[in-house]
Amino acid sequence: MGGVTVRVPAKVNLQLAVGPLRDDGYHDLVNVFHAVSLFDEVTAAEPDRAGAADRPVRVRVEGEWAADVPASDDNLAVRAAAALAARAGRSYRADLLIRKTIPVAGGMAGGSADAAAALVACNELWGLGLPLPDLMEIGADIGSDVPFALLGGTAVGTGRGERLTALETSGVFHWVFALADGGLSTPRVYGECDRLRAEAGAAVPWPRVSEPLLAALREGDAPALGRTLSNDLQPAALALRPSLAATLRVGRDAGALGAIVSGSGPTCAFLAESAEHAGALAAGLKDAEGCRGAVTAFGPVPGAAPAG
Ligand SMILES: C[C@@](CO)(OP(=O)(O)O)[C@H](O)COP(=O)(O)OP(=O)(O)OC[C@H]1O[C@@H](n2ccc(N)nc2=O)[C@H](O)[C@@H]1O
Ligand SMILES: Nc1ncnc2c1ncn2[C@@H]1O[C@H](COP(=O)(O)OP(=O)(O)O)[C@@H](O)[C@H]1O
Repeated sequence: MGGVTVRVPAKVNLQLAVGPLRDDGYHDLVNVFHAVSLFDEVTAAEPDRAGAADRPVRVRVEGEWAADVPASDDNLAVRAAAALAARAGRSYRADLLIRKTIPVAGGMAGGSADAAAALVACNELWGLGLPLPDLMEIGADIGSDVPFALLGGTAVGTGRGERLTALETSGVFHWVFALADGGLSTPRVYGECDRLRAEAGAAVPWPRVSEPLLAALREGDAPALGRTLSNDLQPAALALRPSLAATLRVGRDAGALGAIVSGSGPTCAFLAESAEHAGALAAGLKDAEGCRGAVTAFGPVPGAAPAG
């Protein structure tokens, strides 16, 4: 398949502070995203088929997670390509091939990543030349995490998470991701967070970025970063998937600098001291209960960009 191939990273949330439920059904967040070296690839090519006026954008999905991903107009990459064509105001066609490595419904924004990659690939394929801010604006309507998948690096998102400010970081951080069997529905985890908070009767604080986290990032201080990781959705993810508590404990006991559920989960993220330490942690986590496997990665890495 010729065409344009774009590589796009997964993300882990270093801080996910969830504010009150808004009238539009979203929550105001302080969401510190960190792009890591776990990538999907999306290739956009001119269709080699006649007709197809009814299906201007078609998608094929490959990889171990393919069975859990819609190969229809519901696919976030297809929705992104269609939104870009609408913005360009011309009819366009494309065949998309998605090669997935990012766990599906894993709390690593794999769907959002593919949407971001489809925007970059089709922008190139169709010769539209839209600048990144325009793609980020279109992406924000596809999903709250799509703008970050375009931007990459480390950034704090406010609003739904779509309003991004890049953060100064130094050095490289080494991670292990423990992959769980099956995914967790993001809206269901947010709903469980609201239910637990209502049950506790606790006031919902307005989300504020963690200053110690910003300092750890600026200084490239991994032990400090490990101590400042936080995720307001973690209690909800643990309530919906109790086995994650054991996974977090195994990683902590094995010496991880930090252990947290990534976003809405169920992937668990562990911060390591080095690439070697990450390899040792992954070996220990592979056999943890409910763990489908463990992969190592590092960050920050750039956002969606042409591969090769
Ligand atoms: C939780 C996070 C953390 O980065 O991602 P994942 O861990 O799922 O990857 C994000 O907030 C998910 O972003 P994304 O998956 O793009 O969510 P969207 O498609 O915009 O919204 C899906 C649903 O999640 C809930 N949602 C999402 C964002 C937000 N600020 N408040 C919400 O309540 C809403 O129920 C919404 O209908
Ligand atoms: N290209 C895609 N890749 C992954 N999931 C997709 C894609 N398109 C649509 N989806 C749907 O989005 C949901 C998972 O989104 P994803 O971003 O992988 O999860 P999370 O937000 O937890 O990281 C699933 O219901 C999946 O069927």
